Amino acid sequence: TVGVVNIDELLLSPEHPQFLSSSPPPKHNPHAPWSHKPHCKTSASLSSLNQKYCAFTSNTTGANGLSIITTPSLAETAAPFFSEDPLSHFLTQDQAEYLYYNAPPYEIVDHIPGKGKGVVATRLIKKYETFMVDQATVVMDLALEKSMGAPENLELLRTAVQRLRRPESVSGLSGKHNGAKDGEGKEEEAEDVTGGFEEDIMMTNAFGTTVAGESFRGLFPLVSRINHACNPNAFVLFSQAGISIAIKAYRDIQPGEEISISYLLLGLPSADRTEGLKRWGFTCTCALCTQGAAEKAASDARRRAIAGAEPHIQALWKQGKLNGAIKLAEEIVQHMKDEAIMPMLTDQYANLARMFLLQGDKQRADEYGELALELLGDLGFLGTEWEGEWDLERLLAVLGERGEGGMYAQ
Ligand SMILES: C[S@@+](CC[C@H](N)C(=O)[O-])C[C@H]1O[C@@H](n2cnc3c(N)ncnc32)[C@H](O)[C@@H]1O
Repeated sequence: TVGVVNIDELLLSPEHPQFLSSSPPPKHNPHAPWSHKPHCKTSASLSSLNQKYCAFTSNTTGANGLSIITTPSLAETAAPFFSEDPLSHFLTQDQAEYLYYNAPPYEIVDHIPGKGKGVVATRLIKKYETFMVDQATVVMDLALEKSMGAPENLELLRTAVQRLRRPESVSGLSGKHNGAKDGEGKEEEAEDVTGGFEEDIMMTNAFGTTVAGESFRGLFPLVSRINHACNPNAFVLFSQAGISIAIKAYRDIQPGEEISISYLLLGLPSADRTEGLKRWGFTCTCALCTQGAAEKAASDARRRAIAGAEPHIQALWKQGKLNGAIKLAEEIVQHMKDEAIMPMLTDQYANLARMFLLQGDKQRADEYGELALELLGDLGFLGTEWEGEWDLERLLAVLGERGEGGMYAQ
């Protein structure tokens, strides 16, 4: 039976090895909170002359250890996040117990035709369920790339990987992006660290994320096995707590169905998606990309209308033509629903709530305000505990704080 447990105990659940934690850090460690002496390089670039960047590793974070490559001051700011518990950030106690007392609702499969490894559901995953939580192994400051030469970058990245408790959690990942030195079979050569394979792994798998207010690339070993679809059935949420990612379902996912996320911004027309995916060097075969020419043209037209609508709505609004602005916003809502791009709806619902408030139509404003907050809650942007009536300030604050989930670092 499932009793009440401390969420920390769930982190030790043998069913979920990604959270198998964690020997206590050795006492009297002169490098605390890091497990190794930071490995540093100094920038010779004019814009950041003499700035030090180091690989800082905490071997006791998560199942694999976690390295951050950044400046000493940013590492100090980020260090407290390493020991925060990611599960309680994404899940209520009940949800965490449900997920972690049962086998994971997915498995990693070795051969998905044309895609390499992938992740497949092993039971029904319900719409908006948070079904996977993963912690970063390596996060790299984006400023580093501009400040350091390629050899220094690679040296820091390599040290960050080698010092992990489980370096194989990174070296076993796919390095198969467009332009990788040798796509196929590179995984088997991971022991040979002379060819910049870690960089290929970063290019193939890293997510753009924010740590202590700055932009980073992060590697998340479990999430890295999820393949792309332009109409994905799941999406990504980030948290600084434990530098972690949660995967949530956009819709019900059936047992046996492959789990997918979008590597690109949602809502792009097909030509832009093809362009964006060149980075990985595969052709997308998802239902959206393989539909007939007429459906594809209609979908692209809706997506272009969505992408271009905001300035028109704002212009009508500013000219006091609220009826016209509302009509256009409601058309766009319908296009977003037809294209199943749910996260974009939150902004449009908020727009409509504000415009109806301005018009003095409190009832319609309430309808849209509630829709916006309900969807933000379902998508995981309100945390696990938020309840209450909608109000405009709160809604706008949440929209402002919300990060850009689901995108890989460009
Ligand atoms: C983040 S990894 C995903 C997991 C990867 N399949 C593996 O074997 O570890 C990204 C790589 O997976 C492959 N991939 C992802 N989505 C794909 C898709 N829809 N079709 C074909 N290949 C895909 C590409 O090689 C891409 O560079």
